[in-house]
Amino acid sequence: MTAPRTSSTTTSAQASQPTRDSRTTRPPASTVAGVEHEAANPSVPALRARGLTKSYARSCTKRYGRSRSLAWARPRAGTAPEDSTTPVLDSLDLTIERGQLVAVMGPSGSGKSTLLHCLSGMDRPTSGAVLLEGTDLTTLTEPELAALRLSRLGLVFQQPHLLATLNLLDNIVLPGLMAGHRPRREVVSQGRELMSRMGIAELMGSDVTQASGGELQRAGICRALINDPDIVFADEPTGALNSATAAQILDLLTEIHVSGTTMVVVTHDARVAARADRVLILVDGAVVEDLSLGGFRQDEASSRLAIVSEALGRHSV
Ligand SMILES: Nc1ncnc2c1ncn2[C@@H]1O[C@H](COP(=O)(O)OP(=O)(O)OP(=O)(O)O)[C@@H](O)[C@H]1O
Repeated sequence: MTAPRTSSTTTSAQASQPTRDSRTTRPPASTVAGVEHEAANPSVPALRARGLTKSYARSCTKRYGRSRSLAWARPRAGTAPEDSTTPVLDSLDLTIERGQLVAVMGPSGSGKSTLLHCLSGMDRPTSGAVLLEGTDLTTLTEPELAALRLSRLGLVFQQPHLLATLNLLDNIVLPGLMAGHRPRREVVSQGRELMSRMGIAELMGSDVTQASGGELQRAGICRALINDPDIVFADEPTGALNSATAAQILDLLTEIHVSGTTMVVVTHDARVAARADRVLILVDGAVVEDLSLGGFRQDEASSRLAIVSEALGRHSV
């Protein structure tokens, strides 16, 4: 058994990965979303966070309630609450290499989703920089950020939130059509192909209401992949599924990663994290463990799980 390392390195799995399917024709990466970036330079990491800080304003309403009976608990006139803003992430530095599968774990409230939202441009950090293949997301306007998220990022959530007015295939192809750089027939053909790959080909014309939780999550993953994203972010992708279905979804996510896609997955499930190349454990918004599982093969599941469980135990997670 190889001892865990505390820095990220290229794994044997990555070294043998085929190149990501690049059938998708889209504008040259340097001009996607009208934003210049260094995607063509392979030495630029997939993602970097520098001094990433996120604070949420904590309103007196939320903290002290509206009830007059709580008036005694409000700050005295003229004094601000001592923590009017609460740093959830504090000057976090992080580099994620291309092709890595990174799992983020930690106790509830430790800032995992906040980190994912800031890294994926769904939320803006209070300060610091987030560089997606060299492009600082914090410098982009909202329309630029929206276009970049659409074209270059795939997002998978605990609940896929598909549109009930569209069938599954139409839900999947929608972001591909919105991106607007490929003909409809090409996007639809890719949507069909993704559905076959995810094992839901027979549901192409089905309504959202006709699909099970696992099938909906598979459709959500297809939707996330329709624009051939550079990075897939997943927040508790198996959290709402029974263990058998969760295992199937996990296999699919691992397969996507092995085909070369960089992935960042927030999870409470050590079995999910054990599939990763690297596991970050977040406590109070700081990375307290940065484990590399790159020395293990995927079929060394129990060794991987033992390393993750041991690290979680060190921090009482
Ligand atoms: N929009 C918001 N406004 C105010 N506080 C927020 C907001 N979003 C998150 N928080 C707070 O930030 C902290 C971190 O939340 P976050 O959701 O990132 O944690 P988490 O580790 O993902 O938790 P969980 O595992 O329970 O999903 C929590 O204290 C939460 O209450």
